[in-house]
Amino acid sequence: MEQFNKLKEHYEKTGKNINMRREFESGNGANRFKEFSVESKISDQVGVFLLDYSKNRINHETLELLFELARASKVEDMRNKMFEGAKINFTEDRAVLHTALRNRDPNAVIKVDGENVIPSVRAVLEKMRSFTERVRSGQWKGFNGKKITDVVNIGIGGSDLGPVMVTQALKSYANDKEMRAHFVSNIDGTHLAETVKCLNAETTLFIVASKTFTTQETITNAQSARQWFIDQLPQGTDQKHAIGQHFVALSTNETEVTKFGILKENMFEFWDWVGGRYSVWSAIGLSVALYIGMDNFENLLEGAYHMDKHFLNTPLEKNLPVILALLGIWYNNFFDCQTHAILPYDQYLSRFPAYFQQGDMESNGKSVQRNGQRVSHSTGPIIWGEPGTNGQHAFYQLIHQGQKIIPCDFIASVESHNPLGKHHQILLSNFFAQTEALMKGKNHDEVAAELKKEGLSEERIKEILPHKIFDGNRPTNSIMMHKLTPHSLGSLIALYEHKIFVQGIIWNINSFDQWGVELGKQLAKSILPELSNNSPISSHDSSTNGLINFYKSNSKL
Ligand SMILES: O=P(O)(O)OC[C@H]1O[C@@H](O)[C@H](O)[C@@H](O)[C@@H]1O
Repeated sequence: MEQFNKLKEHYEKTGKNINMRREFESGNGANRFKEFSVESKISDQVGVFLLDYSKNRINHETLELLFELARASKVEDMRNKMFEGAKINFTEDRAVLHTALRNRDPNAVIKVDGENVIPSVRAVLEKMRSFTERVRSGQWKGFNGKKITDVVNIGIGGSDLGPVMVTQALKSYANDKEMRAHFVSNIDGTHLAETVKCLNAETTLFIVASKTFTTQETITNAQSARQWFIDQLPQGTDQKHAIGQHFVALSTNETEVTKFGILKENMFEFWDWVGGRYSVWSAIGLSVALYIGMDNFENLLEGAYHMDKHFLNTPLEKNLPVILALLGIWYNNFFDCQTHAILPYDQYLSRFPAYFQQGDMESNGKSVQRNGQRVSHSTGPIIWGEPGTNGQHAFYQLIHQGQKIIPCDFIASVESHNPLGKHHQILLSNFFAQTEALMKGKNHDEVAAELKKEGLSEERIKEILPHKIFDGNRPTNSIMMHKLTPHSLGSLIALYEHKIFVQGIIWNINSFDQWGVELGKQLAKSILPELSNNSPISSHDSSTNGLINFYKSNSKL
């Protein structure tokens, strides 16, 4: 594409030589923050989001070319198509409508195959509300009349990561003395065994969360949970009735749900146009609603809705997801950066990077263009991260002085739910200091002056000086919001979802399928029966045979 070539030329001529520190110290440096940041009021409830992207290796020309690229890639057109319900996930012949799940417009009409999906969306939300209120108030009772105090969500991938991340992020809106949320995802029996260890079957509700209701891990975990539950029942208990009170399902597959033994009325429905990694807004959010209450869950939806409106209605130049996406492309496709770190300075957001590992890598980890041809450019980055300040004491060394450029997003709130004396100011001082340090670095003369001041000998200075130099010029975005609330979290999640969308459009890939997870599943299915006895096998390559045969000869099969 012509715009890619223009950017390449700009990169070679100017871009790769941009030095941020020089830019900040130049005549126009004082304006740099103003010119390269957006302060956007998302809504009254969400408040303002500040995106400071001035600490990037960009100038005005870079941005102009990047916005040109977005326009030429028809980002706006594709965005509108997604919101309208067009089947943009063409490999699965599906619409992509997680935005319909959180649409709060009372008059909204969004059609899939000629049918307005909004009434069904709202009916499920109503059902979730009524169920949540009954469970939380104690009106819904366990098999022997006790109130539910623990919910266990059994799911994996998109049916797990969203609820895990959001319940963690909004913990301050929950009351753990009344209701606790647990999550079982791994097929490793340890996950279930360790979770149920301290649970009481009388007061535990299991939520089996699976879009397809055929996922091996989830169904196996759910069957074992049911067995554990049955084993706890006092003799003579009506099992069917007890299971009805303690097992509900979140799924698109009614046939499989009822086959499992969960009553139809205890199934919360969603639809094939909700991608797994975008499903926290659907019935998949039931564990969240049970934990923090339906009002808070709906506030989360509302926050996302306001970010949707921002994405839809804001010119590209001020559009937060678009800016984040374009900066990502700048590093991914021109600086050849392989990874992108998400670094929330907020303990509540500790699972946010893991959540967007699936969100981003399952969406944009693709090698084929929409037209079926192989892509010739790099696509989705490797996403990783941990909350600050923990990361600082672990892997920031490499970000500061390693040989790789790692673009980072720093995320923080002005106000903390737990200010505890000076904790929040210390946290924020680190948040501010890190992006400054990464941008500025510390040059030879600065290090030399420091060491001299410490009174070190010339010889010692010469020896250690090179190790203490920081090149700087390491790119970061800083995202600040007022406080982490259901509203602002909803907006923050939607911000990243739309960033991923924009990048996928520019890379011309389908961000909404996930065929890449299938091959391993297929092979595991064919290997499983081979593990049932200890006779050696030779049906695979020599490495796989060797591994399987090692297991067989050493296990008690
Ligand atoms: O909700 P389900 O159908 O059990 O699927 C769980 C996960 O299964 C994985 O195989 C998919 O890659 C994910 O996208 C999905 O979220």
